[in-house]
Amino acid sequence: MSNIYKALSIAGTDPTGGAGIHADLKTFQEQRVYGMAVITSVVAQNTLGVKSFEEVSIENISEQIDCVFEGIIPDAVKTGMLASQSIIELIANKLKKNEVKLYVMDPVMVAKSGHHLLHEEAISSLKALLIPLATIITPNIPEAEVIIGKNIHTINDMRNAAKEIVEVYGAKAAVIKGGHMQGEARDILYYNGEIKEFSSARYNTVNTHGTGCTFSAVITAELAKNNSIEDSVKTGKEFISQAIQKTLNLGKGQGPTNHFAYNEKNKGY
Ligand SMILES: Nc1ncnc2c1ncn2[C@@H]1O[C@H](COP(=O)(O)OP(=O)(O)OP(=O)(O)O)[C@@H](O)[C@H]1O
Ligand SMILES: Cc1ncc(CO)c(N)n1
Repeated sequence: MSNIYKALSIAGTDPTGGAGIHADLKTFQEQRVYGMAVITSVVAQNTLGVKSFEEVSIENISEQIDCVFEGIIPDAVKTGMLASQSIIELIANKLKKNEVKLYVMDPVMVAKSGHHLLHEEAISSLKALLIPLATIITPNIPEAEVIIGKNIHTINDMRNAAKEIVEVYGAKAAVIKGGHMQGEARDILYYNGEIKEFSSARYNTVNTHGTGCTFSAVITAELAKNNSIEDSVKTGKEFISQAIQKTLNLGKGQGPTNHFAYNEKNKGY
């Protein structure tokens, strides 16, 4: 048996399996990484939208994290939906205390259906406490706009935003996802003083629920396996493009992506 690499996702749930923790665990498994999960918030949602959510208590989240680090040390950690300022403060402390070296931050703020998954007053702690710890942050365009406090209209705006999030806010790398733009789906990575672009065709589908969760979970799995930041983003982009293109057509609204597609194409199963 080859080496076992381990990844931890700290995020909210999606009972229909398209986003959040559920999408992350499926993605880790597809990328042959042992998946672990700490739940911050239990969300009632499906392809039609978010109905409600309940935050898990700080004490319980704290113990969940301690249980993971007491037993099985993850090679990489990602965070998704964190819901509140006190959860963010807790996670920042735990990442530091456990000396997490590879941390992927998906700054989840609003679901595609428009429901807020992060309280407004938590944004300043997300910026001050978590971004400086991130190996890579993966905002979509609205999230990047909130972080830098400026509108993003063009590819050049995306490049400047990625650079600013690294140079001013302190992430090691930033990839701004172009899912919310028109035309080609272009993602912009800024790392080590350089801009790199990752593009695919834009697929005409409503089934894009959880694209951001899945993309950042691939990056986490690839980093856990000791791949470079650039190679991890490249694999993330290939995985998510296949997952969107080969749609499963599930649900009555914005359906989930196809987590099988990347391996079906590349490994024939
Ligand atoms: N219609 C599409 N066709 C091709 N690629 C897409 C499409 N929509 C999104 N992508 C790609 O999917 C990835 C996720 O981007 P997106 O901006 O949709 O994330 P997100 O808004 O955080 O997703 P979510 O909030 O649903 O998890 C990016 O690589 C983006 O370029
Ligand atoms: C739990 C969760 N995290 C993230 C998203 C963003 O798509 C979502 N819909 N649900």
